[in-house]
Amino acid sequence: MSLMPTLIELLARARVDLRMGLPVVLSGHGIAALAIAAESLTAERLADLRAMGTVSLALTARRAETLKAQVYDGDITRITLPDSADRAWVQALADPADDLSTPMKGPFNSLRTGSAELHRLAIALVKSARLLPSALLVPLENAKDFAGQNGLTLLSHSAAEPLLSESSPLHPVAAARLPVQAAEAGRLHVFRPEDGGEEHYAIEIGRPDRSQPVLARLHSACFTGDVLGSLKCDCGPQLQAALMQMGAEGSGVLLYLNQEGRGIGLANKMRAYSLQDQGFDTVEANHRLGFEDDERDFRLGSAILRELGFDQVRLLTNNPKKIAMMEHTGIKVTERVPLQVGENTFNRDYLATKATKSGHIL
Ligand SMILES: Nc1nc2c(ncn2[C@@H]2O[C@H](COP(=O)(O)OP(=O)(O)OP(=O)(O)O)[C@@H](O)[C@H]2O)c(=O)[nH]1
Ligand SMILES: [Zn+2]
Repeated sequence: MSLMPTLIELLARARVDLRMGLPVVLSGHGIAALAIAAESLTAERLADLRAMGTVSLALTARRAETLKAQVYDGDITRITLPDSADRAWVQALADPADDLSTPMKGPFNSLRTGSAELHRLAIALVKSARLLPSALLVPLENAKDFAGQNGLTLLSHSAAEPLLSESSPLHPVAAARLPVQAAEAGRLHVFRPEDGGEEHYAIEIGRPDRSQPVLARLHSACFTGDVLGSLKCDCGPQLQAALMQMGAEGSGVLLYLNQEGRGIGLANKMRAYSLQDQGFDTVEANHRLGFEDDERDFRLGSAILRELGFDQVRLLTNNPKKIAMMEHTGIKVTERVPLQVGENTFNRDYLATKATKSGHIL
């Protein structure tokens, strides 16, 4: 018998550690490092890292572009921390909030020798913890001993890296009848991923025939639009219109995927909104934060549909990438059903940007 945590359990623990400002130990490619999220860094922890060796900051190439820092590692860059750099310096590199009002801190010393793999893993980890995509690393001699002595989570690159790019299996947890305004015959299903991540939901309207294409909607969580009635996007009206159409047709399935802010989380989405108030559009704001414009994983939508017994859909969407992803993951899209509702003066530019930059069909 072994009560040792599995790799998936260690990854879930690492996410919480990073959010709490605790370092994690990474090893692989013959090297090891202590990694900590820039967002949750304290002055004390920075001093501890400095005492251990040369500290470097991992940033995405997207963020480096805004900072005008050299990128030698493809999708990421590694910047040596100058002696004078304090916590505020690290925050200013990780968070673009004050980019316009405070001059840039460069020039930066981007590393071009040595392996970038642990830095890349650290970025993937902090992204999956829904933090700003930036981490500090300091080399370690003996990863296993150091982690053991300090009670820190130890992750090996070869084991953790593939898991971070996979979609975690999901399992149904509970389901119950849920009459809603759009249809009295509603049934809500809750799905839980094995990796300790967000739960996702499906509301089934009526009793859809599994042998026929079902009217389906993959809705990504939008607290501001769905709950508060935000006028900055079209999410709230889309959610209601999709349910109403399913109610009117007598059957359908709506997946409510907890991928707030196109997968960057609500805190980062509010950072993006702040940048939008400074004049950047929705895509530019994501990039300045260091994210891709869309960080969602639509594979889990297919997994939930399959779990519910559906393999063909009439998909309510204006986003061709959703259709491509469904088809790619084995769900046949027999028809795209447009869902154009909720345009107003506040979201007109946002909707136009989605059409010109993200390929949405107007
Ligand atoms: N990062 C970010 N996310 C946003 C912004 N506005 C809305 N969102 C999120 O975007 C998601 C909705 O995605 P959309 O791009 O509106 O639409 P879609 O799901 O790709 O496509 P449709 O199926 O046509 O609706 C939700 O998770 C929202 O929280 C924004 O300005 N920035
Ligand atoms: Zn929204």
